[in-house]
Amino acid sequence: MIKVGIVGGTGYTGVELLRVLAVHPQAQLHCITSRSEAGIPVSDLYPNLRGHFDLAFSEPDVAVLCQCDLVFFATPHGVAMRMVPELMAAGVRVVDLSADFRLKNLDVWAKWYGMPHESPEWAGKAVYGLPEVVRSELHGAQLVANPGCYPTAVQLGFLPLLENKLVDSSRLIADAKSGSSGAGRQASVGMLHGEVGESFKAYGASGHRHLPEIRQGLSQAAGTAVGVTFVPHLVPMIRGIEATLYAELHNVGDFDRLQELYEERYRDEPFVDVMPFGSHPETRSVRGANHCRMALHRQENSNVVIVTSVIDNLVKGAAGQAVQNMNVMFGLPEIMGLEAPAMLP
Ligand SMILES: NC(=O)C1=CN([C@@H]2O[C@H](COP(=O)(O)OP(=O)(O)OC[C@H]3O[C@@H](n4cnc5c(N)ncnc54)[C@H](OP(=O)(O)O)[C@@H]3O)[C@@H](O)[C@H]2O)C=CC1
Ligand SMILES: CC(=O)N[C@@H](CCC(=O)OP(=O)(O)O)C(=O)O
Repeated sequence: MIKVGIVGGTGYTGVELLRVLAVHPQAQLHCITSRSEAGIPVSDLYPNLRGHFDLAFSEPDVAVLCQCDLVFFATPHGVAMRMVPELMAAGVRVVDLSADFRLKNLDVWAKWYGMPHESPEWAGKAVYGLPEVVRSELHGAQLVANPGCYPTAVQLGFLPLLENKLVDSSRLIADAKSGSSGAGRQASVGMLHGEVGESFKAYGASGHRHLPEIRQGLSQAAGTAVGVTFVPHLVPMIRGIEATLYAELHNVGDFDRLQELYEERYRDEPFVDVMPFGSHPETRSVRGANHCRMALHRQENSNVVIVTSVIDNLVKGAAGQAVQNMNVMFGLPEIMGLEAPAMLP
């Protein structure tokens, strides 16, 4: 059994971790923190978990976390980087759902996150945990940076094109839409139902903090610095991300082999589904599931490949991917606890 701790258990990704871990046969919850709900039983706050956990939330305490085999951080940016060095020294493994360890260039990190990085040594050692790319490095990893939600949908959709150098990597476009749970559970006027419902808008068009993360991952896949335009949008739904991706093929003749290339790239990936050419994957087809579904498209007389990619931001975009990473880190079957299909409707 893996003794698990969760820091930030009352947030949307924290409670999603609990939902996934509730049916995981090899995970045992040792502690779950919340400063605002300390002392409250988990099942009082989240009745969907009644009968699964008999723990109460507690204040974050490094000594207690050091008793765990693995700690998930489901906290805002800037929290994990302050606690990780002590956990690493105690031999505890960590999967951080925040962005603290995602970027390798710490000047870039400081610019986008508005603070200096406080654990540069571990930032250099962390593995960026997109299992479809770095599976072998995850096996022995002590610290894994779980990818962001938009970067997961965008990178998985573009990877086969870039790895095979089929497109102009200086002119990539990612047009992405997210449900409101992507913003977390803390109260804010902009996320009120009255503000989000019956409306649709772009945000962060002149620069979003996921841009450097997307750029870093795609540049690594392409083997050269890519140029990418990324614009996120907020849609009036709770869960889900849809990313519509555009790239210009060097050779239009390559259209004929793209479907096969994508199917081959993801053939052995349990959580990536390449749908038939021309399909339109819907966010509801991955709701509650650890899947990314994608499809390829071509418009008449065009050299532009269109890839549509959907995930559940809280599952493949956060908690599900974190448990997938845990499974690989501990040598467990990668799909353990993650087999549930999406909820429809
Ligand atoms: N929502 C999403 O779709 C995704 C989120 N992420 C990332 O995952 C992380 C968590 O996101 P989300 O669950 O949405 O966030 P929430 O705001 O919903 O929850 C944050 C949690 O962290 C706790 N917390 C806040 N400040 C601190 C602190 N200083 N020390 C310890 N605990 C703290 C809060 O509890 P309390 O204040 O009671 O201690 C709460 O449980 C974020 O970094 C987010 O960017 C990543 C991918 C997708
Ligand atoms: C809709 C919405 O607000 N989405 C969030 C998604 C970011 C997120 O979840 O943060 P990570 O960097 O940890 O992945 C945003 O745009 O800030």
